[in-house]
Amino acid sequence: MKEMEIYILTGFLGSGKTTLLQKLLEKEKNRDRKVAVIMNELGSYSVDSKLLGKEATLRELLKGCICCTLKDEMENEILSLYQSSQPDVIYIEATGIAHPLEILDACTSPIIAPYVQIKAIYCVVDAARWLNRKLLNANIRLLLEEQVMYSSNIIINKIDIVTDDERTRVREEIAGKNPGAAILETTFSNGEFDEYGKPLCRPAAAEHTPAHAAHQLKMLTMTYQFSVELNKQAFLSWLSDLPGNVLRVKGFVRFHGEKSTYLIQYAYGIPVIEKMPLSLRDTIVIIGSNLQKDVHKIELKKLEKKSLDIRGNDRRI
Ligand SMILES: Nc1nc2c(ncn2[C@@H]2O[C@H](COP(=O)(O)OP(=O)(O)OP(=O)(O)O)[C@@H](O)[C@H]2O)c(=O)[nH]1
Repeated sequence: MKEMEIYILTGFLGSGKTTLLQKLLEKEKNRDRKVAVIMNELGSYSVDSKLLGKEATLRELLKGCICCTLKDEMENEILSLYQSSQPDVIYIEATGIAHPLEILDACTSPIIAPYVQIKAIYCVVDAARWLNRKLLNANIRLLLEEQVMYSSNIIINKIDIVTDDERTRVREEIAGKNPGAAILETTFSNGEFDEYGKPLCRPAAAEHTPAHAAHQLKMLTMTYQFSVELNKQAFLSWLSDLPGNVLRVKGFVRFHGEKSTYLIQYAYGIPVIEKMPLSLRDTIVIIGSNLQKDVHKIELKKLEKKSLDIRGNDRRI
């Protein structure tokens, strides 16, 4: 089964996302890979997409944001790319107001999760905007900071318009917000690129350690496919015992004794389950920061065994 690589480009309005995307696409030309781009714009006309040339399959999602109103369209778009051209890599340019966690969520619906591998979340930061962020409305400032906090690779762009001292300050503040990220400073996204054509970001916390192409994603996802029908109570109690670093669980589950498949949604500690008209593969996706995938896998296997045991006991009674 082919997995498509996904790179998410996030960053505030006008920070330089399209400029970075153009660089990435230029680098892809040197590699024999099938590339697709999904561009999301809030307006009805995407000026940016006209700059991209004809090398990549381009899909545009307009008049909304993939992290909220166009979330379903985004899932459909990735699935349709998988079913049609099966690109090796998809670059997703989000709108400037998109939240990285929500974009990640949109890229990992239980239907498409088995076919994608999220490689990195790049956040492009306008150095001057970052320094002046206190002038922004509190919600916008929070978004700007969360874009930085949840990304794996941070490109501090527009360093031509700040002084050396300011540049150091931006870097230190960003490293403070996300010590696990890798950072690169650029002007018009011109910086070092590795042999895979990816910006050569260096770890924020340890200046002198070797550079990494795609830094470890802080936000991780895992997919699990159930092989048995679950006991509903046991499943709900597994959900309620999840640790705080699990931010989302979603998927489709069949419960013993019930004809319908259930849609599972779990966010911010609150589970919602509802019957689905369709019968879908019993797959769940878990999204969280620093997920301990092996531990969750063991717990899910225990849940399956417990469900089988309860079913066996019910039969005996
Ligand atoms: N001075 C300076 N300008 C830059 C730099 N990088 C990009 N720009 C300019 O900043 C503007 C916005 O760049 P884009 O790449 O379109 O930014 P974006 O994040 O895609 O913008 P939105 O899609 O509107 O959110 C353009 O006019 C770029 O030419 C830089 O490093 N320095």
